[in-house]
Amino acid sequence: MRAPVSHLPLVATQLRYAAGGVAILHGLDLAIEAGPPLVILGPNGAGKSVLLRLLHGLIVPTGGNVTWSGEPGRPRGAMVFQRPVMLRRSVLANAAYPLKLAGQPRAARHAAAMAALDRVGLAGLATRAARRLSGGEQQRLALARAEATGPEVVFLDEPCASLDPAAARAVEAIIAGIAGRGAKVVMTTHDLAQARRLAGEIAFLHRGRLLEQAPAATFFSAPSTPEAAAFLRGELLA
Ligand SMILES: Nc1ncnc2c1ncn2[C@@H]1O[C@H](COP(=O)(O)OP(=O)(O)OP(=O)(O)O)[C@@H](O)[C@H]1O
Repeated sequence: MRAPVSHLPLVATQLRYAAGGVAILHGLDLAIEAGPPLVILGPNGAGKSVLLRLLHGLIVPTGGNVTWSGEPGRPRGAMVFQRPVMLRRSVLANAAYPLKLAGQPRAARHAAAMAALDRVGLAGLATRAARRLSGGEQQRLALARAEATGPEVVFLDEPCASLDPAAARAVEAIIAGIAGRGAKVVMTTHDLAQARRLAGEIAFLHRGRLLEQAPAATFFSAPSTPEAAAFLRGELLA
């Protein structure tokens, strides 16, 4: 069997973003390779969500560029937001939606969507209206929907921000499973404990600048900037 074509590395070069006359990212360089999850860490307002959206291609930089495997390109990968947006349809229809957009026949897309629901523990709720699910269930459904097409990169923006600890653990287990199938997870969080549990690599952002990109073990044991050290001590809040 031929290996699937890889679009990694994903490289940001001198990435800038400004909105409403305010500079949010100030010329950021970042390279993302295949491997364990990259967690974009930093205090509130550091620019984590904006960076994630730029990397995915959901928004366009005001300066610099993003390339996939050396090619400037169309948006790639799947994105899961902090508060998932559900179609006013069944759980199954939501999970199958990306496959419908991809033109898969109905029987095949329903089988694939059911398999994706099963992996997140929602197969039993397939006929339920998606908008009636709890917050934790909706986030698991959003992950199943993102996974339905087997994307090479899955972007997650604060995926556990509004969840209780049990729901957050369930979502973390799914994220570990996504990484386990070989997809690249790129996620934002300001939750240090979650970053320790999930990250293979950390990109530390502060006030729109990338201060460190390091293996997680290195970052947590020997941060190389005073800002990261202060953040790890719980002292850097913005
Ligand atoms: N479209 C926009 N217009 C104006 N300002 C914006 C816009 N998008 C983001 N910002 C500002 O840019 C800064 C970075 O926002 P961003 O959401 O990326 O931060 P973050 O690191 O994800 O923070 P948090 O952890 O609080 O979610 C914030 O000060 C935010 O208010």
